[in-house]
Amino acid sequence: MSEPIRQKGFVIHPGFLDRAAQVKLVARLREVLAIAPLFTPRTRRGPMSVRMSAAGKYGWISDTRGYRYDTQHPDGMTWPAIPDEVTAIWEAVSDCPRAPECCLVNWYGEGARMGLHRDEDEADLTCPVVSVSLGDEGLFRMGNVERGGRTKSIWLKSGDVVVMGGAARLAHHGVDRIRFGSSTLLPNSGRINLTLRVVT
Ligand SMILES: O=C(O)CCC(=O)C(=O)O
Ligand SMILES: [Fe+2]
Repeated sequence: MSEPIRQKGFVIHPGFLDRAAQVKLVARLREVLAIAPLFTPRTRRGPMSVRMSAAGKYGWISDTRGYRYDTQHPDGMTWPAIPDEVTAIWEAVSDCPRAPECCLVNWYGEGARMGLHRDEDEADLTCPVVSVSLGDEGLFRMGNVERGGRTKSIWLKSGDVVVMGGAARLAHHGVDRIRFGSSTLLPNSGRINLTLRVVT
C-alpha cells in the first residue's frame, strides 16, 4: 500500500488490498452473488451497461418507475449480509462512526461505463461513500459538486480504494471506460466495484 493520493477532495488509497485480500474478497462476493444475482438496472433511457447487485440492509434499484434504495432485490429476496472483509475496509478508511448499510456491487463487462453522477440519495451526508475496485482497470473521472468545470481522471486498479467524503461527498464522478482483460483477478475479466454507503 502506498501513500494516499488526494485529488479534488477524493482520497485514493492505491493498492489498499494486496492480491491475497482481493482473492478472498472475490470468493466472498461469489457467495453474495449466489444469493442475490447480478441484474441489469433499467432507466427511462434504457438498460444500464453495468450489472448490479448489493449486500446489506439496502440495495439500489432502478427500473422504469425510477430509482431508489430498496430492502429487496428485484427478484424479491432480501440482500445478503455485507461480508466482514468489506466492513473492515470501511472501518479502516471511512473515519465514520456509523456502519455501512449498503454495499453496492457493480459489474463492468467489456464496454461498460458509468456516466458522471452524484451519489446524493443518502440521508446522512456526513458519512462518505467508500469504493473498492477489483479486476480490470477503470478510468475514474472526478468532477465538481456543480455540473461542468474541469475534471481529473485516474486509472483505478484492482485493490485500490477511493473515499468520497467531505468536499467530494457530493462531487460528480463516473467511469468512462475499463481496460477489459487488464487484470487476471476475475476468471472472465471485467471489473467489479463495491461502494459502501450509509443510507438512512
Ligand atoms: O465504479 C466505480 O468506480 C464508481 C461507481 C459509482 O460511482 C457508484 O456506484 O455510484
Ligand atoms: Fe457513484
